[in-house]
Amino acid sequence: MGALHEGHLSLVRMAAAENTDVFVTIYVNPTQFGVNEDLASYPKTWDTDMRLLGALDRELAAAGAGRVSAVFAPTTQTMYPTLPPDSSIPGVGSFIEMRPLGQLLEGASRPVFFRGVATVCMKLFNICAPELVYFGQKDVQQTVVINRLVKDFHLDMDVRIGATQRERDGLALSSRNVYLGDRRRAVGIVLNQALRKAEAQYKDGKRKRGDILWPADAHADEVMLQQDALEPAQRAKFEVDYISLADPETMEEIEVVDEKKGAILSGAIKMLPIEDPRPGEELGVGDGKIPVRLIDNIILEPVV
Ligand SMILES: Nc1ncnc2c1ncn2[C@@H]1O[C@H](COP(=O)(O)OP(=O)(O)OP(=O)(O)O)[C@@H](O)[C@H]1O
Ligand SMILES: CC(C)(CO)[C@@H](O)C(=O)[O-]
Ligand code: BAL
Repeated sequence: MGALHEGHLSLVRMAAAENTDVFVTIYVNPTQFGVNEDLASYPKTWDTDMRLLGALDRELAAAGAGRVSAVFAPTTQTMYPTLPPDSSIPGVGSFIEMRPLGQLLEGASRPVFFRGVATVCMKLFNICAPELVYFGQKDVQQTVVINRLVKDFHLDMDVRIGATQRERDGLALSSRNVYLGDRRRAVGIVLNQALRKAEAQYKDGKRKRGDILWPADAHADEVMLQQDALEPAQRAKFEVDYISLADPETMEEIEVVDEKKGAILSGAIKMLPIEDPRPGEELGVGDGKIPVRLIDNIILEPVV
């Protein structure tokens, strides 16, 4: 969806290491945004994106690896040739839906999200005819949806997943991070910290849901209480949408981790608007007024 950062570029590098020709698609897909979501304000940085891809392509040429052969940046008329894109429910148009997978977790908070993602990816796949497709681990449920799309619709392509690229403190890179500003940026790390506490429990041999998740929930609660206790000019309030321990193929919640399958630990928080900006404070794109949804996940690997 553009607004490129090192997470996106890492996928291009991975694709170039494994192929001769890499197609990059850049399209902010309206049907995956709900009617009250941030489609209108979604960052668009076309000129910078092209500079970054050009620089990366020169680096790839020097390395003797595959190259960025094309950037596909279609119009909405191209992508939705019959009816204009519709984000309402049930909505009109041609859609791909996955039930219940697309309604869980991210889909519970963003009811049209995976319908829009599956639909636009099917279109992009049909147009570009890739042999391999590359997606980022950061959007873990999206990777499960794409694997399901390829399997259930018998698409002739392999799905490759690139590791989540992070800031030094662990915050997952995301195009939406530009909205955070300093204050929310500092508190937003709470999600990754919480997931890492749960991961430590798994690594310590815990397999039951409660035993794995409690330190994550406790950490999020503690940080939330700390923030609530601060003055409005100091604090960054947030809400926890979910902290989940799920089956890696269905994304359904599990009570016990099957060591042969492993599990997906994932979470989403909403950073609320800054209540009382301080003079000169760095508030991010949108002046701290735009709520920011942050997601993250850690794979609990099978024990062999
Ligand atoms: N930090 C990251 N590490 C690896 N891959 C990433 C990262 N962030 C995004 N991606 C992947 O890049 C691809 C394009 O994602 P997209 O353009 O939606 O960017 P985004 O940064 O996830 O944006 P947003 O957070 O606003 O949804 C997706 O496959 C996504 O999973
Ligand atoms: C898969 C995708 C390109 C569909 O618009 C988008 O959800 C993204 O970039 O993660
Ligand atoms: N990376 C997922 C795209 C979205 O949040 O809309």
